[in-house]
Amino acid sequence: MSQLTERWEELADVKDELAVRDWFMGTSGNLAIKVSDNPLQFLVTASGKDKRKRTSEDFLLVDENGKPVNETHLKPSAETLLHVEIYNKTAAGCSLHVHTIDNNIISELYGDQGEITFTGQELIKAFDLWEEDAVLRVPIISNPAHIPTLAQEFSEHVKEDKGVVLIRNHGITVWGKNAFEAKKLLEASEFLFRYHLRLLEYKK
Ligand SMILES: CSC[C@@H](O)[C@@H](O)C(=O)COP(=O)(O)O
Ligand SMILES: [Zn+2]
Repeated sequence: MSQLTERWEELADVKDELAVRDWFMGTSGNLAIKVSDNPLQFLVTASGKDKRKRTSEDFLLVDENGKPVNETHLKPSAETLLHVEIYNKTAAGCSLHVHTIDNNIISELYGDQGEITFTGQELIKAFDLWEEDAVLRVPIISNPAHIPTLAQEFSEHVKEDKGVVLIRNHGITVWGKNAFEAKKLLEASEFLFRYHLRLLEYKK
């Protein structure tokens, strides 16, 4: 199997799994996976699709600027520039963006603080934080409609080969060395958000 086909299938499988979780409400969300480093090329979801469906037009190959590599009628995700930042600045191999009710509520509750932190939670180990007093810091950025501005703000938090950023009242973006790691970080983040919101309910 070619590298392109292999990565395509891998991303399609992740997409299916996230769809089962109902994390693509209203066509939201976009996913990307790196295919080559030199030149930098990655697959990204085509814009505006129902990401619950598995079709031969789900992804297209784009370059280091997020532009289609081949002639196509498909449009790369409107948020391709965020994935561009990740692959240009890190060695990450996969990046995932979803909108959930939980990540939106967390981003609104803690947006003014610019971050939410988690400590004393087993699942922060998904981020390789193993110490007892380790703290997972999730930055929360604003959601400008102008995507290059959003990508610029996002880029300030793209420093390591894996990471997580919340976009206020919009969604989450995670990245990791491959699809397995990116999905692990996404699931861990959503677990922490859900736990936190449930705990706040009980504390009322
Ligand atoms: C109606 S979905 C919201 C979109 O504006 C966007 O935030 C999103 O995640 C999906 O956009 P897309 O262009 O399909 O990748
Ligand atoms: Zn989005």
